[in-house]
Amino acid sequence: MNGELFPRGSMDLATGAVHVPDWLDLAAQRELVTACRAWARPPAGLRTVRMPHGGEMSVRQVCLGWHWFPYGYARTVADGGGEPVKPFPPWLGDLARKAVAEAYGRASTEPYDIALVNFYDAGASMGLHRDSDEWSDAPVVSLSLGDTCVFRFGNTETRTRPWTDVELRSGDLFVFGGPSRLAYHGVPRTRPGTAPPELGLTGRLNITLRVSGLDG
Ligand SMILES: O=C(O)CCC(=O)C(=O)O
Ligand SMILES: [Fe+2]
Repeated sequence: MNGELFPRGSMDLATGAVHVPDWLDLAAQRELVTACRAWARPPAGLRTVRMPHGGEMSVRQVCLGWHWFPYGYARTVADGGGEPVKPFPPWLGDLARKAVAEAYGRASTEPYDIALVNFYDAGASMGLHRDSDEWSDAPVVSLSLGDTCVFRFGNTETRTRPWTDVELRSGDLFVFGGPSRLAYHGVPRTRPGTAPPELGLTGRLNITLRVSGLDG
């Protein structure tokens, strides 16, 4: 229990929004970090996302399966060098279905085909947004590695309160689907230096697994 005053149990933040602390053990976290390092390499590797009205996201990103850019998906790095996006490995789909099954207590057969890997250095954050570029209402599966962050989970109507802030730590799972699928959410800050030392990661990685609802 890591000397916690209050144990971190699985918790529903809203209908369909479930936080499962410590879902990945250290070995699984290490495997994912190793995979992320390989995915981050060019071609179609880690990049800075430029927003349509100028400005850049502070989080750097690499995509698997489908390339996300503001605001849509393509099979190539359409807003960059045009290289083909890296493939989405089938084992990540299995991991996503296992996550949904455990978070919701039901079987999952959803065809996961997108991974967005976000890298947060010490100063990085992500503003409140909705994951609304997919054509499927399958739940989004989010895995956290490295530094702890403050994850803000809001409502489906507005970018403003009510919201709930929750700490996502290395190994935590967060799933949002059903009535929460289009809720606003973001990462106001990370807590630099809180990553488990055994992971060998400086900063925070977040992997979101999604179903595109797009053909082939
Ligand atoms: O880093 C996180 O925990 C959230 C990432 C996110 O919301 C996204 O990639 O759309
Ligand atoms: Fe998101």
